[in-house]
Amino acid sequence: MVYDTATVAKKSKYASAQAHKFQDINPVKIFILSSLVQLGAVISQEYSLEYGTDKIEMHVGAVQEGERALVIDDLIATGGTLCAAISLLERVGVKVVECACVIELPDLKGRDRLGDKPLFVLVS
Ligand SMILES: O=P(O)(O)OC[C@H]1O[C@H](OP(=O)(O)OP(=O)(O)O)[C@H](O)[C@@H]1O
Ligand SMILES: Nc1ncnc2[nH]cnc12
Repeated sequence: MVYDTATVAKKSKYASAQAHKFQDINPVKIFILSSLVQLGAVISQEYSLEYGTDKIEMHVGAVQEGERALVIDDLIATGGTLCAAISLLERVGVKVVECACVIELPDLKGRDRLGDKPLFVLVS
């Protein structure tokens, strides 16, 4: 599969001028969850972690209603982060077609919180 790529930012450790956009060649956008804060107009989604709360942000205009997205993160534990990313995208009318993580911690049952949303993992 080939994707058009952008970045959803998570947390406030660093600043970035804009979402990374790598390719523009097809119908699915990739949102990579990363520890960046977006500059400019954003929409946010707060969520619960195992300890405390956090939020993810996305540029207004990073996606258009009706687009399709793949959300990628390094790890799924409780699933809160991926659920927040899905909510953020769905709030602006984007269809999240799949999530993908490098590592899954199955004991924390994050997969269950995704409902019927497909989740691809490399290591579980
Ligand atoms: O499924 P969840 O319970 O939401 O956990 C998964 C999240 O936990 C880690 O981030 P963390 O908040 O530890 O910070 P990091 O991004 O700095 O690694 C990881 O990068 C995921 O984003
Ligand atoms: N249980 C966990 N182990 C390692 N990294 C994590 N990030 C969020 N939850 C985690």
